[in-house]
Amino acid sequence: MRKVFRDVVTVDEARGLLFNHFSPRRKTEVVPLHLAAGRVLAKDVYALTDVPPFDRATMDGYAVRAEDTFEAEEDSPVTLKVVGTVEAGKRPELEVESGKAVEIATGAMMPKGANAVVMVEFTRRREDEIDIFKPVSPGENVMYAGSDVMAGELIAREGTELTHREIGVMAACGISEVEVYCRPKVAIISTGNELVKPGERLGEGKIYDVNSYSIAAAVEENGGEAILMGIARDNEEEMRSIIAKALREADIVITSGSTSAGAGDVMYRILDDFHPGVIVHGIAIKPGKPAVIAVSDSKPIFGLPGYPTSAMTVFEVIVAPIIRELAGRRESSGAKVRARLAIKVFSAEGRREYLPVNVVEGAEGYSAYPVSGSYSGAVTAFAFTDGFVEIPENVVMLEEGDEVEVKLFSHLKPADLMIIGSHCIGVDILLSLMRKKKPYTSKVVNVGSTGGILAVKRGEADIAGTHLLDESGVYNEPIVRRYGVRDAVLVKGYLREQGLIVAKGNPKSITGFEDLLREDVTFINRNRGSGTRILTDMYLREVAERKGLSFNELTASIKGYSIEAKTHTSVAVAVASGKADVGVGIRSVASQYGLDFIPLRSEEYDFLIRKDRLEKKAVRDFLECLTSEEFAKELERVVGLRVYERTREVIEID
Ligand SMILES: Nc1nc2c(c(=O)[nH]1)N[C@H]1C(S)=C(S)[C@@H](COP(=O)(O)OP(=O)(O)OC[C@H]3O[C@@H](n4cnc5c(N)ncnc54)[C@H](O)[C@@H]3O)O[C@H]1N2
Ligand code: MOO
Repeated sequence: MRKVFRDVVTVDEARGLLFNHFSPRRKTEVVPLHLAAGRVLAKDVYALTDVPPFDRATMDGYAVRAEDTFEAEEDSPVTLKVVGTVEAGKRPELEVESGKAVEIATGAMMPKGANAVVMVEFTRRREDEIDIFKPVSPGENVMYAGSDVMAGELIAREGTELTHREIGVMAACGISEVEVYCRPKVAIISTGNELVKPGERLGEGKIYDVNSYSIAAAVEENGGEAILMGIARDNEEEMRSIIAKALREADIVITSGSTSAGAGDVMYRILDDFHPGVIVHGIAIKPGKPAVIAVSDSKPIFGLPGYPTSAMTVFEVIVAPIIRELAGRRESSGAKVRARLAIKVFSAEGRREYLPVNVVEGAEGYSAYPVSGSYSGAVTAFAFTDGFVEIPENVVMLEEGDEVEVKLFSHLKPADLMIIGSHCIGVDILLSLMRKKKPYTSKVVNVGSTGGILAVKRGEADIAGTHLLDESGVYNEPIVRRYGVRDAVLVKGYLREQGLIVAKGNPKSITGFEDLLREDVTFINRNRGSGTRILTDMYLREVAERKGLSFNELTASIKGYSIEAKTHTSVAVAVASGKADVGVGIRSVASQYGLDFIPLRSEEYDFLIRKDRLEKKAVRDFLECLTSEEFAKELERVVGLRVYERTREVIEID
């Protein structure tokens, strides 16, 4: 039997096992100051000189003895004799005695005897004399030597991540180079015959290499230096030699793909050829379980799973802390917030789960919206979320409303407009039109129509996009009322024309839902919970009634009823490729794929808005755009949807 996973270990055990064979040791190097931003200081830095190095004038004017000006008044000036000039960058040879003044420039060294500067605005020059109309006190408009930084003072501590702030101070002290921790060199290898470099042509069955780029970016963000080794084909020899090369060039090697149980997944076998070889194969983490950790002569090799989100999760949890340690960055970057879970979640028993979530602010604090469905193969799970919730190994379920801690990817950015609900490209078009007026920030969280209605009810969303058909045949309004939403309005949006999508020329002569029962007809269904599925089942219920069948009896005799496509496009693709004869979808995708379309009815996509948010400028502009001509045009052109006479009609929901 093929060896599947050796012993799956916990995250903490995996770390322990790795550190038995590898101890991160920081190295240091000296870099010129202008290249030091983002680097971490390896030594405390002290000032060697005073800043400023001498007492200097902070204004253009006249250096004087303050006592000489005490009598000055607007209508009775004091007159002093000007005995010379001091320029910036020169040592003054003059001395200011009582009754005398010296002309001085901002930044110039104070001449002996003077203890204040009268601003030029409060003087009047008359040949070699000046009248002074305002007294100055001792020290006025003078910055004393060492008052900014005193020689011997600590400027920045070891471990400081250098920014323009520290670098400016060091320059002021004349420091031209600093000792910083070396950035660990991290070699990155993607594996798989299906991978193609972005920018190249994508052949049949190929996908673009994601992991090389996301991992390289994450390496740099954590203070490492990424070295892209490219893509290794599924060929043991090629993989082994590219890993060996990487080990010569880098301190850490990261591969992705070829870790799990598939016949071509050979990473652990290859890594076991190094010495001491594989230390961990299988970590109790979700996503990321098939990860491999190996060591070659005390250099770690991380074999991350191929799925982009799985790879990034293992990177975050296991690899990033090591890179940070080596780069001298000890604190993790992410802030945390406490939030309530917006919906119930199930988690894998025995695995620590890192669940990506969106964080939304409501009247009662933050709510966390988990990404829906399976996400480890998705590339958007991290990109379009705010952070993640760590669910311990022994927890299998979290209830809606449970308090959780969200580790943020970066700082939470409050958005001008929060839209939660069923996602529609029409909303994206509206938002880009709005942004032409003002650079509004917005956040769109896709949780389906029902989730959106609840988010408005809880005060988390300004606007929810919804397209739910009630049994009465009316869209949205009855359902919103049934959920007990109050103090809101339902603004009618636009129409999506739904119909049967069939092959060009309708070769099977399909005319309606009854045809789905035919022996020679294969259907392609939509996923449960989608508006299109609800519509489909409504029509099928009518057919069942007419035929005197139960709903289940009817659907059991439809070929393909149990095959669920997730999007309109995949329905069209199934019909275009001949996998199915008919599906339900919108007109625009039918025409996009050159297919025939038999109209059924129009779906109404509406916006549920809390009344108290109608005051918000962003909400007003959003509604404004809804009736603009530009929107109508774009909507039709891009997605084949259309506005109609009810667009922006307001229904009170009290
Ligand atoms: N029979 C089983 N199958 C799988 C299991 C299992 O336990 N038994 N585990 C699943 C889990 S969980 C994960 S995670 C993945 C791990 O897969 P591998 O590490 O073996 O990776 P591949 O099979 O090479 O690729 C998986 C997936 O990711 C795509 N991929 C790979 N590299 C990249 C890249 N650089 N950029 C973008 N996408 C990439 C690849 O095309 C596959 O679609 O295995 C499950 N299967
Ligand atoms: O471990 Mo896989 O990474 O669950 O998706």
